[in-house]
Amino acid sequence: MPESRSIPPRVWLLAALALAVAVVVIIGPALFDRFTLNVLTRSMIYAMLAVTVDILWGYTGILTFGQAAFFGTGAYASAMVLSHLGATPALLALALALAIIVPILLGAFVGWLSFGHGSTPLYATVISLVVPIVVTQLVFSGGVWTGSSSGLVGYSGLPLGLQGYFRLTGICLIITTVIALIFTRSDAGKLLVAIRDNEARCAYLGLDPQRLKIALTTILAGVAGLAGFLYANASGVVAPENTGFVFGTEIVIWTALGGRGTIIGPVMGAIGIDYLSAQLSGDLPFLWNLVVGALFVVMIILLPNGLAQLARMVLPRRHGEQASQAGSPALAAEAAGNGAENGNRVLAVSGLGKSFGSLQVLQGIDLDVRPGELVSLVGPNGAGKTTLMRCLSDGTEATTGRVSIAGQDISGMTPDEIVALGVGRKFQVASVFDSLTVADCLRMARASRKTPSLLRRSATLGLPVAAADILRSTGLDGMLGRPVSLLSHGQKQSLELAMVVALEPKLILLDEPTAGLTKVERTTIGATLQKLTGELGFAAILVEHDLDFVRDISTRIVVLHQGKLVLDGSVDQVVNSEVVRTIYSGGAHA
Ligand SMILES: Nc1ncnc2c1ncn2[C@@H]1O[C@H](COP(=O)(O)OP(=O)(O)OP(=O)(O)O)[C@@H](O)[C@H]1O
Repeated sequence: MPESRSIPPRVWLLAALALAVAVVVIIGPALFDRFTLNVLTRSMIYAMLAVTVDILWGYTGILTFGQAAFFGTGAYASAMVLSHLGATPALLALALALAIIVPILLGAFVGWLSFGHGSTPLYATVISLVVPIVVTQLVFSGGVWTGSSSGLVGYSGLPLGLQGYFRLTGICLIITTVIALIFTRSDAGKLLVAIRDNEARCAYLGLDPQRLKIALTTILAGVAGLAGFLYANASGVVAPENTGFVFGTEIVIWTALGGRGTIIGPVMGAIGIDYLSAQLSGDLPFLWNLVVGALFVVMIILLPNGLAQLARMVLPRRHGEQASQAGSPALAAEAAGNGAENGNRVLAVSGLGKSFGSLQVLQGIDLDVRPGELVSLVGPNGAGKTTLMRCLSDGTEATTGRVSIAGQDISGMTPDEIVALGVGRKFQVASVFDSLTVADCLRMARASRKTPSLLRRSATLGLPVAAADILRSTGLDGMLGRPVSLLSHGQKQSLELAMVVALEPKLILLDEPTAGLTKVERTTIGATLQKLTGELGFAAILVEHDLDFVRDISTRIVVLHQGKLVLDGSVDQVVNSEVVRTIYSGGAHA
């Protein structure tokens, strides 16, 4: 049931700030001279761009210099319509539509180029540097259409006048900022932070980070295009510099100095620095660059997290337990399927092989797992256990052979597609989201089943009973609002297990889930695994070095040695086997 919550002081302060800005936007034209109005109009347009960079870089971890290209494309699309066709109401509407649509199309292409082929973050950043260069070159070679190096000037735009542009820009900035604040604080907004923290974990929760990043790049290109439309109209001139990577770098600097990952910080950074630069360039024409440069250095030394750090010192903040309690959602049980249908094989592996170049790491692996079985995979270091787990959870890993999950061949499938078939994987080192709370991590695990809200934070956390049980037995149910960075190693391991179970998998892959845990924590995890398999019908494969632990909880044990499956039998058969004794005493076995 949703609980009633009082509105935190920070929200009141932000609302008061938004109101104050709205008042300034309305009465500003009566207060400021022409120069100030002109500069502030431009600064507010730049602030809209800084918001887009903050969402991409500050929240999602995509360092981009490419927003200038989308801004310039929007500005040029508008200016070309207004210059060459005219400024009737219909053509103004066309200019606005093209200013948004052309950058969106370009953004979708750039997003696909940057993220569509399993690219690295560095690759995406390099593309974001190249795109503004390409767009600038296109502008230079556009002849009379783009005005080449002179740009376009002297066209008519929206009939608003200086004051009207100031107000329109102010309203657009407030709307952009409020939407960005609502989105980044919503359940869906936490997905961005999850991608920034741990993209691999997102994929293994059944999410598609590549597609999300392409969508984000596309939408934010449209916002940058809208800012370009405002700029082309308000300034009455567009030039190649508006599309270049130098401008793209400036937006990144404003975002960094304002405080990335805060939205308000980059808005303040862009307005403050652009306005200050305009003032200084008038009063100190030869010195202003030096003064601004020195200011940057001082700020970076004193306030490495930007201007927003100052605000954090002033605004009341909740700490530790207080934050834990205030941000805690109520736990709600959701009906979920348990494991798989009895009797059917959840996993069927035949002739599986994996090699890295000439190194054959796995060969001829045959293995079946049925619902309710807890199969332990043991073997000395380097035997190939983790490699086998990778081949079961990523269809692009195996070199030869066939792996089927619930009857479906997984070859060529990506981890998120395999999660949808019913596989949950727990990694050797706890793979969670350090910047999120416990509840947010668990919400990410449910995000592939239940689309998170774009507008609000849920007051409840719906989880399958099995996942909620893990939280209760490990005490995590009392820490739902706690940041994951404050959890102990054992608590992170338990949280990751709860996240995997929240996926409602048929098969759970666990790579040394008890590594580094205390005896009590190991006992708790062992009991949890036995309950999940024995009572609830999940199938599980457990990689484990502790043979006593394995003996206590397994239904079957499989032994890997030098990439081959040398034994597959009951606990007694394996524990009393001569082969196992030989392997663990260091004896060779081919
Ligand atoms: N990306 C890789 N490139 C080359 N060789 C690799 C790669 N990954 C693993 N190997 C090699 O494959 C072999 C099996 O490694 P794997 O990590 O699967 O063993 P393991 O049984 O899980 O060992 P441990 O118990 O120490 O975790 C090792 O010889 C390892 O060096």
